[in-house]
Amino acid sequence: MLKFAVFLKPYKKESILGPLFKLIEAILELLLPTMVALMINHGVGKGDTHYVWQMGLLMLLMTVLGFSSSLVCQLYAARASQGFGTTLRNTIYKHILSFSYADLDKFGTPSLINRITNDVNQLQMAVAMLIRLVIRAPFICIGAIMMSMILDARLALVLLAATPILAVILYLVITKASPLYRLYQKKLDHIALVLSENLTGVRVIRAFAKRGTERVKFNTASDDLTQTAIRVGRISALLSPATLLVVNGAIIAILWIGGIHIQYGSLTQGEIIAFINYITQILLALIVVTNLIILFTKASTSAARIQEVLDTQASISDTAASENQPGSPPAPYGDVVDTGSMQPDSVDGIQASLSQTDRMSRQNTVPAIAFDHVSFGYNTTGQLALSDIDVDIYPGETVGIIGGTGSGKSTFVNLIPRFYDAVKGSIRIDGIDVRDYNLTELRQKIGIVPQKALLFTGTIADNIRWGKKHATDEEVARAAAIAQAEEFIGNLAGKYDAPITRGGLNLSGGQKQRLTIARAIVSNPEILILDDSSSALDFATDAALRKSLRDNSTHTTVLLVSQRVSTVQHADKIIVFDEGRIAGIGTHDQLMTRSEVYQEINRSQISTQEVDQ
Ligand SMILES: Nc1ncnc2c1ncn2[C@@H]1O[C@H](COP(=O)(O)OP(=O)(O)OP(=O)(O)O)[C@@H](O)[C@H]1O
Repeated sequence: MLKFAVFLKPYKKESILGPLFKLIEAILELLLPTMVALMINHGVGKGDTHYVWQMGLLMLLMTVLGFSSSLVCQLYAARASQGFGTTLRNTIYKHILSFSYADLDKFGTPSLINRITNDVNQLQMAVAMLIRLVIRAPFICIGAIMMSMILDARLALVLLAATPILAVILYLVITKASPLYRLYQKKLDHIALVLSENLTGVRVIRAFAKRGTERVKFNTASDDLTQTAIRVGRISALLSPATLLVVNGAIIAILWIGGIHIQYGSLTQGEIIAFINYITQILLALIVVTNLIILFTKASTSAARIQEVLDTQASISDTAASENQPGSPPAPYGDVVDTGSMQPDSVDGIQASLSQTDRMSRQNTVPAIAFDHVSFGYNTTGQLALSDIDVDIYPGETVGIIGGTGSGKSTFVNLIPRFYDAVKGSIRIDGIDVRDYNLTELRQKIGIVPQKALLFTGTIADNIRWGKKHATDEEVARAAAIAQAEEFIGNLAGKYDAPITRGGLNLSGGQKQRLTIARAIVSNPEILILDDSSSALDFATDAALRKSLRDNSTHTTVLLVSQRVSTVQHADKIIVFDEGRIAGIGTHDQLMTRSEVYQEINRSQISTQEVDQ
């Protein structure tokens, strides 16, 4: 947990002054019982009203001063803990943005959300408590013991005897509760996963009448979490009563021994009242300390979970500063960064060392994309999703990628912008290994339209400009026209300024797909990848889209991933995938004569169409 102290650095003043103000309050609080004893012994006992008034006023003044100090401390604690939480959250978020798809897969989105919210909150609370109570509570404990020792050392021995008993109780509770807290956080992750699946898939759940099943699933996860919470609660709940029992036992012993002392005249009534006051202070401080220990046990579990995220080095990264500059998160999936203002030669990497002539001549001879005996597997499964892929795609070619579900088409295209890295072989863009590119430069070359159309809150134009920040209105309109989105945008109230709400909830599937295509093509990328992104379009719109892409992007290398033969049949070249391997490469006519897998796909689609008719 100490590692996180660095996030408190900007709040040094608050972190030092806060506890100091609390200390002033604690000192004043510690003096009060002795003053009560003095008031009883010298004022009440001797009938000196003036002394009682004097002491009373002084005590009032001390209380006001203590209260003001406490308020200042609260203010500092709130400032420091909120600032700490914000900086930590921002740091984790920035770090997560650098993760590759494989890193994201490792944690899972719900767990990452929990870590950045719940776990950070837990630490934030610990920081606030640390400033407010961590010095005060032990100080009161130790101070009260010392003050009571000054009053009567023999009676104070009773208190000291109770200390090891309390220490054993604390140790037992912490060792039992810590693993349960970890389990609790894991179950919280699970419930977040179930919840996010249910909420995002609410339409599907209703369509398939699965409300009952999903309710049971959620209730089971929720009950499981409750059971763990109850187990943790039971153990933690033991702590306060056990502390009370030990301290109350000590009070009884002190009253008994104190009574005997009073009888013999070696202790005054004022002193015994002060003694009881000190024990009550110790008791309250101990309850605070036990609660602090529970809070810190939880916080240390959260700290470990956050540290795990921060310790994960992005498995795909480059050394260039441009990728990691604050405020410039890496281009998200489906996004192309503005290339308008960038000179290709001005960026880092091997390509910067190539002359313009070199590049031109390379473009003519070197494949735009080359897969050189590439194999790839997702970490989680251990199986290969792609095996020995060896293919060249030339500049300006339109390449169809077809295959059954799960045959590896999306995996193939995801390797090109380095969303994942190949485990064997290499992928080259314009003759250069993708691993030798600066990531930003690499992704600027590629416009990718993901399978799942995802838009962002803003206007239609804002969403298209995700592809090129400073695109002119004409460029936005041209991209929309190529993507066959012009007509439906024209029918919207507000046209290009029409709002898009929560990921495109107010648009149809086909409309969303066309906007994601416009977003990818607005920057005129060298390589355009459409990953089954016209699946929601009708045949006529799909055909019109392909024609306009062909007419408007003659220099762009286009990869069309689809399960429909009709989408890819006019491509210059079609790559057929089957169970992670290439089962055939060629034109439609060539494959119809020599690829069994392609023939089978074609046959199944013709028969489906016949059935449909
Ligand atoms: N993130 C992932 N983690 C683990 N396995 C994955 C992941 N994504 C895909 N796979 C697996 O890799 C294989 C290839 O999947 P891929 O998505 O590339 O297929 P596809 O041909 O694009 O399928 P579809 O046409 O249905 O989209 C499948 O067996 C799939 O289960």
